[in-house]
Amino acid sequence: MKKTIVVYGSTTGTCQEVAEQIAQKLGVSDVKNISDVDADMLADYDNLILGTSTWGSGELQDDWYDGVEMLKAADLSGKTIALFGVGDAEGYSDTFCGGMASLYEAVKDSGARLIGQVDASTYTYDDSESVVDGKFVGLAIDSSESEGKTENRVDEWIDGIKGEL
Ligand SMILES: Cc1cc2nc3c(=O)[nH]c(=O)nc-3n(C[C@H](O)[C@H](O)[C@H](O)COP(=O)(O)O)c2cc1C
Repeated sequence: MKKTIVVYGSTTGTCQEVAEQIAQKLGVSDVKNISDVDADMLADYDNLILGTSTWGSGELQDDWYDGVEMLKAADLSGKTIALFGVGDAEGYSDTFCGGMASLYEAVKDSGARLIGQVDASTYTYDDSESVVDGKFVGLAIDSSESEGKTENRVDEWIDGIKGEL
């Protein structure tokens, strides 16, 4: 596997836990809060695994606002990017995991290769900006589901992307 970093934004720790789970399962030791990341740091990595929880009404986690501007200005061409998002499909069914859509918008025309889209039909929710052509733009984690379901979703997602990293 090429050089990989997992970057997250998390207010109460859920997205951080998912980030750490992903990193541990991939055997990646570089896991950073977006507040501690700058463009020079990202330039050192071939693979970026970027995750946010969702706040407000389908919006990014707070620490990501500056991070998204940094991503837009960075040279990401040639990199491989996988996204993940955390939300609550029961409590916020109309804007489920919407924060991940803002990450997607920031990187989709960057020249990076985007991997790790997930079939949206396996989730129960009403609407999400993070779905494009029937697929979540990355791994969507529903914090209203049981821990076991989350772990299975993470495992399946990792099985799908690890050969690409
Ligand atoms: C005020 C508030 C607004 C939220 N808005 C959304 C939302 O629009 N969509 C969604 O999927 N989840 C929403 N959530 C759920 C959070 O994304 C969820 O609790 C998540 O686990 C928080 O992760 P974090 O602790 O890593 O920040 C909201 C939660 C709160 C408290």
